Amino acid sequence: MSPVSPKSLSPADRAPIRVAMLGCGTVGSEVARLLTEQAGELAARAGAPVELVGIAVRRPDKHPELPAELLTDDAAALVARDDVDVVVELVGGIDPVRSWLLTALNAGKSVVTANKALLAEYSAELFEASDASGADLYFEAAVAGAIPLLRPLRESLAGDRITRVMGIVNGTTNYILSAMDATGAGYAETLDEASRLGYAEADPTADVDGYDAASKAAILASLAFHSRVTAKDVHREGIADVTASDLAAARTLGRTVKLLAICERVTADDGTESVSARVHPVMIPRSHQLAGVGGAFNAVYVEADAAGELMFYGQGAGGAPTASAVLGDLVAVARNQVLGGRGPRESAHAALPVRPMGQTPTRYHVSLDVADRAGVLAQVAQAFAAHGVSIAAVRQRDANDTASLVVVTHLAPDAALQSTVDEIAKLDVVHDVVSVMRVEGEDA
Ligand SMILES: NC(=O)C1=CN([C@@H]2O[C@H](COP(=O)(O)OP(=O)(O)OC[C@H]3O[C@@H](n4cnc5c(N)ncnc54)[C@H](O)[C@@H]3O)[C@@H](O)[C@H]2O)C=CC1
Ligand SMILES: N[C@@H](CC=O)C(=O)O
Ligand code: NA
Repeated sequence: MSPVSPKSLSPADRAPIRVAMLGCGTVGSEVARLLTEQAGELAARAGAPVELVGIAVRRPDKHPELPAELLTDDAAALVARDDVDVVVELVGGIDPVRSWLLTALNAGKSVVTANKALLAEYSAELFEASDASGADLYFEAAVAGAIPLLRPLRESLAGDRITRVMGIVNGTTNYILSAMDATGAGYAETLDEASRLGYAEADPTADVDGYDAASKAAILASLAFHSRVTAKDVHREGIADVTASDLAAARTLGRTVKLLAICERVTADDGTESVSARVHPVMIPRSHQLAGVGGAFNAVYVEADAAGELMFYGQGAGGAPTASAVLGDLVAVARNQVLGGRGPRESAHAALPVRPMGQTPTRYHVSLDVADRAGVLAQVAQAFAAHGVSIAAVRQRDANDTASLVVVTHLAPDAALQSTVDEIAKLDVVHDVVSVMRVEGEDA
């Protein structure tokens, strides 16, 4: 009998791509469901059957819905098995996941992961292992859930020069801020709802304190600017201090509050380049496209020299949307294995330094309750001038013997703006600093 050329085999007859899945919670359970329900189509698209050969969970006894023979609580042993080609990691956190994924990559097993916390700290190490063995490392689900964003940055825009990536990358905080803005709903009850819907991290402080968004900003900045940016390089502020007063102040100005990740490639006057990455609440005009992004949706702008402005929008959290991105990566890995290709590697050749937040130009909105008497405005204006901060707009409203004063600045180094606010807070004529927030976008 003449040997059968592998190219002449139909996908269903090819040796399966054998997948070990680590974690079967909100995202993993949807991946398992789709792998089963769409097995035929996935095989046709991947070029070979994609077969789940093991699932590691913390408590196998809690998963009567899954085939018992697939379940284990020993993820390390599952990763090491000879009959595993690909590891899909949906556990989250850094340890012990880091060692499992290094073991897999070192053994030439490709990895698909949604773990932004790990990637934001250790992607260099993971990429080194993947390069050494020739295994793939894909992680589309790690940033902005279902939205194809990392593949465009790694591949479609690889020939362009990206200058800015800005957007809403955390569904939980966007869900909370949208509810606070729309209905005045309380912070705690909204967070509970976001957790119930599967948007929040296992420890939701990762969401509300901005750690999750900062991890995503680090990944975005690394890919967009071909440099290594880790979570520690990202200036991070969460939404825990965003109050009803902030939202009310924003509403008065025709604005709303969003938690934004902003990554920029900056060229100084002397031509030297650096990058900045930050996550913090921002007041944006209600006419801004990001203002209309509600619930757990995410939206990200990318600006590139040749492409101009691009916008990516869709579901940034939740089991099924995130599973969509995981499966897309899994098909890519399977195709590479069937056809003998490789996914993109780390691209960090630009090696740009990270500019500290204090030097980053931002604009502030400052809302104050001040004494309603002559000379107060002059004193406040003097504090701004003393720090070299130029004022763009001032509004004053009187009520009995206090006045409410709103100042919006032009761009100034963030450190100068912070010092100005500190000084203003100490002025006798200032009764209360009601709200301080950075602003983006021009009013309509
Ligand atoms: N839930 C979402 O909307 C999104 C989640 N992600 C990421 O996906 C990953 C998974 O998230 P979720 O599914 O929401 O988490 P989850 O908490 O619902 O599920 C975690 C799973 O890991 C298993 N697990 C935990 N420790 C384990 C251990 N030592 N050994 C074996 N299994 C263990 C648990 O049994 C559970 O099945 C995380 O990295 C998360 O950041 C990414 C995008 C969106
Ligand atoms: N907890 C995250 C999940 C997706 O990455 C979020 O709320 O966005
Ligand atoms: Na994505």
